[in-house]
Order: sequence, then C-alpha cells, then structure tokens
Amino acid sequence: MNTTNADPAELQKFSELAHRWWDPTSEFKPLHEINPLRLDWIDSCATLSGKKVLDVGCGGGILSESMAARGAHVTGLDLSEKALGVARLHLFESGRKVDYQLSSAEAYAAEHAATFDVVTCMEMLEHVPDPASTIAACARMVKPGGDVFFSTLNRNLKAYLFAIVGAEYVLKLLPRGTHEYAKFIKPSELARHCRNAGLSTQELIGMSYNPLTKVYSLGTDTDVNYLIHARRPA
Ligand SMILES: C[S@@+](CC[C@H](N)C(=O)[O-])C[C@H]1O[C@@H](n2cnc3c(N)ncnc32)[C@H](O)[C@@H]1O
Repeated sequence: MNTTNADPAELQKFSELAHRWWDPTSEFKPLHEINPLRLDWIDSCATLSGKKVLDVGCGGGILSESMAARGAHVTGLDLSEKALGVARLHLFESGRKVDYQLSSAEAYAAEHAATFDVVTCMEMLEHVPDPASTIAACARMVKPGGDVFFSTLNRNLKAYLFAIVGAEYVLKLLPRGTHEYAKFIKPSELARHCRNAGLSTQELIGMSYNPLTKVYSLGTDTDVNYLIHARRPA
C-alpha cells in the first residue's frame, strides 16, 4: 500500500481556500449544492442512522456533518490541517459530533482494519497520485458486508469540456486549476480498482449539472460526474 499517497500541491490548494469552506456562495458552492443529493443516495443505499462511518478526504466536513445529522457516528479523515481546523470549528456552530483525524486513508487503514460499517470517499480520488491505493485502504477499513461509496470525474472529451472548460473557465463555478484532466478516472477503471480491492460494485450513477436551471440531479448520465456504491462481501 502506498503510504505517501498525497500531492502536496493539491493539499495546499484546499488549505488556502479552507476558511471559505462553509460559505455556500464560495468556491465550495458546488459541494454544498450536490450534498443533499449524495447524502440521500448514500442513506438510501446504506441506512446511515446508528452506523459507524468513515469519510475519507472530508475537507471542511460538509458531507461528514450531514451524515452525523442523519444519526451516523462519523470519523472524518483529511491531510489538510487547515480544512480540518475549519471542520472542527464548524462543529461549535452546528452542535454536531464528528471525530476529525489528520491522516491519509492508507495510514489510518494500517490501524483500523474492518472497523467501519460505511466508508465514503467523495470528490477526492481525482486529487491523489494513486487512487487505487486509496480505494484499497477504504476496502480494508470497511467491515465485511459493509458499504463503500466513491465519487469522481469521468475521463473523456465531454468531462474535459464540462468539468474544466465549463466549470472553471466559462461558468467560473470552480477556481482555475481545481482539476487536472489526466487525474480523471473512467468508471471502468474505478470498478476495476474496487474489484482488485475485493469490493463488488453494486451501483453506478451519474450526476449532472444543468447550466440553464443551475440545478444538479442524479441519473443515468455518467459522462462527467459519477458515484459508485460498492460492497465488501460478508
Ligand atoms: C474536493 S475536496 C472534497 C471534500 C469532501 N470529500 C466533499 O466531497 O465534500 C478534496 C479533499 O481531499 C483532501 N485530500 C487530498 N488528498 C488527500 C489525501 N492524500 N489524503 C487525505 N485527504 C486528501 C483535500 O485536502 C480536500 O479536503
């Protein structure tokens, strides 16, 4: 397993913006807008209430906190100290409970094998040098029979046009340089990494943004953003 699986430039990018994490009009606006959709989907697949959940690459805690609000006992991992600082501070405001830890998935997995009912790793794989290593670490930390969720960006011309040209240059939904095309991951590659890690893919769904209505929705179009639900066999 790759224990140095982090890109310092990526971590710095998120650290520099961390103070704006909970501003719903900031660079993190898309995460705020997609959160209710992914939260409902995860909850419908894995019933979060009462579950022990690990959120890998949790950042400022948008998903972590919302899963805690659904009754999950959430641990959030990230390697950006600043993002975790913001996440911890926000707990005072929200009154929710999340255990935030400064760690990579790989380092945490070394001490927490088969510990969590649910592992989520959203919008993070496209920011690490070796996504297969992160996926293997997530698979190691979920209990047999438990659920793992990943979301990332597909790699094709449409994804390049929508996620980089459209989102970063035309609509300015994200700062320029947020995403690097070469790090995008095809669903077949993600499914293969899951298989190699001993996970079986249960569902693949797409997430689309309509620039006219400015609304995100889940559906069958996996061309740009997509989410995978996988399970570790019991
Ligand atoms: C786009 S943000 C996604 C945040 C959160 N998962 C969400 O979807 O709301 C990516 C996060 O991954 C974190 N990250 C990047 N590389 C990491 C690594 N190797 N280990 C842990 N976290 C990492 C960044 O610091 C950042 O907080």
